[in-house]
Amino acid sequence: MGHEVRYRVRGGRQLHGTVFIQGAKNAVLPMIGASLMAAKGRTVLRNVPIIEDVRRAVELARAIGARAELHETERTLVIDASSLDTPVLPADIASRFRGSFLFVPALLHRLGEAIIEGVGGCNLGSRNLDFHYNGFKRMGATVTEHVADNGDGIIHIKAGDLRGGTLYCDTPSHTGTENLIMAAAMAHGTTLIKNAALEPEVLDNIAILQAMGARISGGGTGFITVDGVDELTAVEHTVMPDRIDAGVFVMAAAITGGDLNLVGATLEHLGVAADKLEQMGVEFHQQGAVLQVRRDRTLRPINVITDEYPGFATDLQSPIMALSCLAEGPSYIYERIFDGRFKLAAELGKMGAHIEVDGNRAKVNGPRALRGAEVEAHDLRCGSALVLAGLAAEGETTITSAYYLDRGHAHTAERLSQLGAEIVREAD
Ligand SMILES: CC(=O)N[C@H]1[C@@H](OP(=O)(O)OP(=O)(O)OC[C@H]2O[C@@H](n3ccc(=O)[nH]c3=O)[C@H](O)[C@@H]2O)O[C@H](CO)[C@@H](O)[C@@H]1O
Ligand SMILES: C=C(OP(=O)(O)O)C(=O)O
Repeated sequence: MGHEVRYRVRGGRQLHGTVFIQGAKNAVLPMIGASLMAAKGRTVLRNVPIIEDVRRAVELARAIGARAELHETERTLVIDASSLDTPVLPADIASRFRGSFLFVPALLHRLGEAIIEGVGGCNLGSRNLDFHYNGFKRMGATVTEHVADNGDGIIHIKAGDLRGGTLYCDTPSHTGTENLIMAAAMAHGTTLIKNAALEPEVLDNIAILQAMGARISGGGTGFITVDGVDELTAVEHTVMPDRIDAGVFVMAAAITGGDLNLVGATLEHLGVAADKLEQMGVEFHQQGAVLQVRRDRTLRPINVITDEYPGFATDLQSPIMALSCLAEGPSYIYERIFDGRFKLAAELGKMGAHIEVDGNRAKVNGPRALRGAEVEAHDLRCGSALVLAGLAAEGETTITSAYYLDRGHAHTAERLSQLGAEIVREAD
């Protein structure tokens, strides 16, 4: 990891003001993968979130031979992938973020193979990649695994000549859909992908690929058709706003009883989460590109079932668990996407919450007054949920292992401080 990151939060301040929603982590990562498919020119990505996953993606792009410059102040990433020189995604970088696997289609098209020494991402229980592998195989690739001297598994995918076919996801996998679209974009012939993911980030990735010259139709319907083309060209594209970042700021307003203007947030992108938050007592008002949000009534308890878009996003499940600790009665949460995403419950317990976990179901017994404690961010959204809990707790909360939070949220302490929170980030 390099260094230990901590956040210290002193709770009890209502948040007020205007905050800018960052570009979407889960949109920019596949776009970096897409930009590596262009053999000529420079791709310019704007509204890039300055998060650790993007820094890792830049390192990984450089490790395979691309020239990548991240202009942090301008939130702009420039990628020149004209000379990729190795198909190896090295473990020391690739195993630190999930998005590394989105580099595979470009390596298959450009170098004929991809060697994956590790895939990272939050540890949320089992996170399989079989839909990706099966899709690549149906297109003519071979996938083999061997064990390196140090015991790590290494995946070798050899493309041969990728050709279109009928592919499917057993469940609508987010990165699975993106990888199969990118693999099909420069394959010979036509590909049909059934049970494709509907997430807005998938559609934004289709938009950049179309601008690059890819022939893709059916985005947002569950059935995507791709007619392969010979080459893709570098383009300029602005990354969509991050709906999970927006959801966390909605809940920051809700948990402190404040009111915020979220610049760039779209209510529609919150899907069912918007309805659940309204049921809890949050008020929304969309004014063009600004989403106004406030909560000045008692928080009501809630039932949440996570689901693919437009269902309740699993990445907002941890934040709403923190919020529901303050609700006037028991809330019920059923996590359907990941089988290990409740480590937060024990951390909130250290702050005074009373949460009963049974497999993938949790009962949050509200209302409980939260008090500051030392807690650990076990994954990215666990980290953002603990920040929320800290904002509402009496006294000081210290969040350790907070590199995870920095994986996905940019300038957390600065943005919250501007809204009136007492929060600092420490790294050593
Ligand atoms: C970089 C990125 O975009 N990450 C997001 C993406 O992760 P990611 O794309 O990894 O999530 P998926 O949609 O693929 O996974 C959802 C579920 O499907 C299962 N599965 C997935 C693929 C596969 O080949 N086989 C399989 O069984 C997984 O184990 C998991 O239980 O979507 C998740 C679900 O919305 C989000 O939480 C992550 O923030
Ligand atoms: C699970 C997440 O990300 P990743 O897929 O990148 O690990 C997340 O963003 O909460």
